[in-house]
Amino acid sequence: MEKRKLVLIGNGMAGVRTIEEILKLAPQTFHITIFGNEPHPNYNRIQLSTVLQGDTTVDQIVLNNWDWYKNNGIELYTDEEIVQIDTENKQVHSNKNRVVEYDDLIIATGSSSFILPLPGADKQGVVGFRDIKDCDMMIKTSKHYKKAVVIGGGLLGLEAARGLLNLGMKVDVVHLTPYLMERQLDQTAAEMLKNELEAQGMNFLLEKETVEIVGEERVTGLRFKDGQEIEADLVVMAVGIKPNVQLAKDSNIYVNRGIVVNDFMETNIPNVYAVGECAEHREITYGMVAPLYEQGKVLAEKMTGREPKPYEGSTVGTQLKVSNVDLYSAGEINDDPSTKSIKVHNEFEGIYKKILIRNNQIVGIVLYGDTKDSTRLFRMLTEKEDISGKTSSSILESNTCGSESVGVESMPDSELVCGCNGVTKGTIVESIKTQGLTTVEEVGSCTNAGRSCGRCKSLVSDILAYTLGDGYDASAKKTSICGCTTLSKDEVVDEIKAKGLMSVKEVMNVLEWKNEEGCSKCRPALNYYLGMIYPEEYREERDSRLVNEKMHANIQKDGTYSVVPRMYGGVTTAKDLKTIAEVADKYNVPLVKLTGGQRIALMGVKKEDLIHVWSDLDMPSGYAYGKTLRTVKTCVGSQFCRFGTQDSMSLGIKLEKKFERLDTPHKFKMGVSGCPRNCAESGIKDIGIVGIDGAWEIYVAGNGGTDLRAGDLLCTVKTEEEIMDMVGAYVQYYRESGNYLERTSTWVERVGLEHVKEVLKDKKTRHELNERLEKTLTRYVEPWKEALDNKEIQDKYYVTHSVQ
Ligand SMILES: Cc1cc2nc3c(=O)[nH]c(=O)nc-3n(C[C@H](O)[C@H](O)[C@H](O)COP(=O)(O)OP(=O)(O)OC[C@H]3O[C@@H](n4cnc5c(N)ncnc54)[C@H](O)[C@@H]3O)c2cc1C
Ligand SMILES: NC(=O)c1ccc[n+]([C@@H]2O[C@H](COP(=O)([O-])OP(=O)(O)OC[C@H]3O[C@@H](n4cnc5c(N)ncnc54)[C@H](O)[C@@H]3O)[C@@H](O)[C@H]2O)c1
Ligand code: SF4
Ligand code: FES
Repeated sequence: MEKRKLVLIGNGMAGVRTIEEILKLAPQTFHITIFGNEPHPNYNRIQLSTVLQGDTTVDQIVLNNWDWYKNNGIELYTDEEIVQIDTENKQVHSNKNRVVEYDDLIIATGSSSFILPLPGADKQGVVGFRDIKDCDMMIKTSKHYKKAVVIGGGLLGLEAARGLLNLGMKVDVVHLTPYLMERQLDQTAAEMLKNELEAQGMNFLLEKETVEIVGEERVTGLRFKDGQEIEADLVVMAVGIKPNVQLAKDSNIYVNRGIVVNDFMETNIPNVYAVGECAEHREITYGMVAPLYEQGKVLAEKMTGREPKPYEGSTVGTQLKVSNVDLYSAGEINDDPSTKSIKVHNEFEGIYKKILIRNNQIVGIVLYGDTKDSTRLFRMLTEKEDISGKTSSSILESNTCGSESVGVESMPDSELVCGCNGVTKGTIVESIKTQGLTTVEEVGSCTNAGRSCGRCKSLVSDILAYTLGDGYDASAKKTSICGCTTLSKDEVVDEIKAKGLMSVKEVMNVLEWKNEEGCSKCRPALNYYLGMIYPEEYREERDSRLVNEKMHANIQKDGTYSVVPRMYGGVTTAKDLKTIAEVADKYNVPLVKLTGGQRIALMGVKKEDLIHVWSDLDMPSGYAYGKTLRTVKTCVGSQFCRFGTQDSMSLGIKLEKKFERLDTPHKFKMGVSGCPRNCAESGIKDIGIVGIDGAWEIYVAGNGGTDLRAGDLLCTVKTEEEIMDMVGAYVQYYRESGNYLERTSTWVERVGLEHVKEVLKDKKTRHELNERLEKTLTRYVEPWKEALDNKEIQDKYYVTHSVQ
């Protein structure tokens, strides 16, 4: 069958996404021709802000490279503009006199920056912010001039202003209304934003109407309606956009503000469609990618003969891509007599949350300073969830207690993870499982999540970790420690040492992290490396830890926690058992479980009971949640067993007491058996010790979990002192050379058993390793004792905040 001729005008984000969708559904149906008047392949326009801010390069923001067009048999004409559409003869004409016929035509010409029609607006040094050319112009200007003025304190203006500051310019932002981003924020949030941006170096001129751009050939300043004048070497207009519709209008296609389309993106002319910012649907033109991609999906289904659900319009959530600014807004912004609101304004921590409610449904969200609940609230808003039975605090906060990594375990499958691309948690989990995906990049290629503004990448990483469990090795596929940097673990550690970097934030700033806040992969990793490098000086950054470690409790499937007190060597007493039983009774603990590590777990403890449970138990934490020593499993050994030649219990207890709480790259487990019958399963432990006649064998790198592996014999020693010396040196060497989240089994396979033996054979090296280990061990305190004595910790992690 002959292919239908499909022409796309506009090689931008919405148009090319539509083509991708068409190719997924029916790769053989169309012969595709694309015209784009920019000289580039399709790139991520959203990331121009990060290019200007210096966090990425133009090459890195290409979405579909030249090969993609070739491989899909697409005829691409870049730097070539369509100047006429002949709808009678079904042809398009380009400015290079090319004429191409079509059966189907998609118009996706996007928008242009709205340039205020002011006297002087055509002077040199006046620019919009829309494409690579504008971005290049600003970067070049910053090399010769110092004073920039941005007109417009909206999303685009503020992102541009941040970029210009990064380029070393002095920046004034001129805004028409009394507060910034008035379309997305209320006054309180806008003022918090202004304070933060002023602290970053921006200067704001509010309620100022520009009437003239002054200068000769080149701009030298601005004049306002009130007569004030300010200097400017560069003026960036960021006062909104206007859809590119002239071409359609000249071709008798019905145009209002945008090209008018129905619910299937059809214009008034048969076989002519429009998507993206140039399209007007139910009197709305959109300026964010999420709705445009939804439109593209419907159009692709329509054009390939499916029966799509009609596109009925979108609710959009916005965020600002400026470092240190965490804001989110969706739906309605301002209260009115028909709405009720929940507001929390924590001035101390710089957090503001406002939820607008009408008829028991959320209709508006404004969050500043803490946006971790934005996806959940957005789902409630879009699904029009009935919230009548809920309390204000349960609406405002999920049960993750201050975790910036959001409790992915408690997210429902229907929750949107990637707002730009409309990808839910369920879709991501399913793709990871069915397609065998193991990296954020692979999830992006498969589901599109993370391919636009990139904000959701850390959440995607959390979902990978949650879905793959211990099988998720963030460092396996890439050498860089995460997507926030191109540096490998070794490079980061070297830089920390060479430059004397002392905090997670400092590492990210000095080593120029792409995402200045880092992500859930690098934050805990950096916290670990810093603690390992500076055993005495480093001040633990608890909020950088993974959620279970931060809470010192393991969150369960249903949002409750498990409590596992330490039982050294698996040995307990009648008194301790009684205490545990009383606590289980008192707090209605639904399940008491004997664990595989020879201790007792209280399962199903409510967050608000945690502190009381630990207080009543008065026992050390078993760290059943930590990247640290979990348990030392022991057999009864020579104290009771008639086969036992060695006292495994007392050695196990000594080892557990020595290494408990120590931070390690991943969890590690030990076993001590009193004879080669090996009842403590020492052969599948990270460190397994087996008594033989008159000596002990030390096995390493065993694993009884996902990657079943029998331990290798490291050495045979005679005394307990030798065991402590060897095991201490081994653990410290693993701490220093292991990658964060690398189990000992993988580490030994990577570095080689012979290498480890070689290192540990030297007495002096062992001594030095043990010295560094001892320094580290002195810094740990019992976490629940600390929490019980510290009201600040209790309030921050274990008490739900009150609502105004
Ligand atoms: C700096 C910046 C930051 C942004 N940040 C975000 C964000 O964080 N989140 C978000 O959701 N959105 C953001 N946006 C908006 C987002 O980039 C747009 O919504 C999206 O690019 C629109 O896609 P489109 O395909 O409709 O238009 P475009 O991407 O503009 O593509 C249209 C293309 O058509 C070309 N064209 C026009 N007329 C013709 C013609 N006659 N012949 C040939 N080619 C033609 C244009 O040159 C252009 O290349 C941002 C935009 C900018 C500029
Ligand atoms: N993070 C993001 O999501 C993001 C980032 C950049 C751009 N964008 C999109 O790009 C498009 C353009 O963004 P934008 O910020 O230009 O549009 P906008 O319409 O959101 O904001 C323009 C701002 O300029 C102000 N303004 C208008 N006339 C003015 C004047 N004469 N003087 C001073 N201020 C004036 C308005 O009050 C308004 O706040 C939008 O569709 C936006 O959604 C989104
Ligand atoms: S390993 Fe040996 S000493 Fe320990 S319980 Fe088993 S038989 Fe007894
Ligand atoms: S939220 Fe923007 S790419 Fe996922």
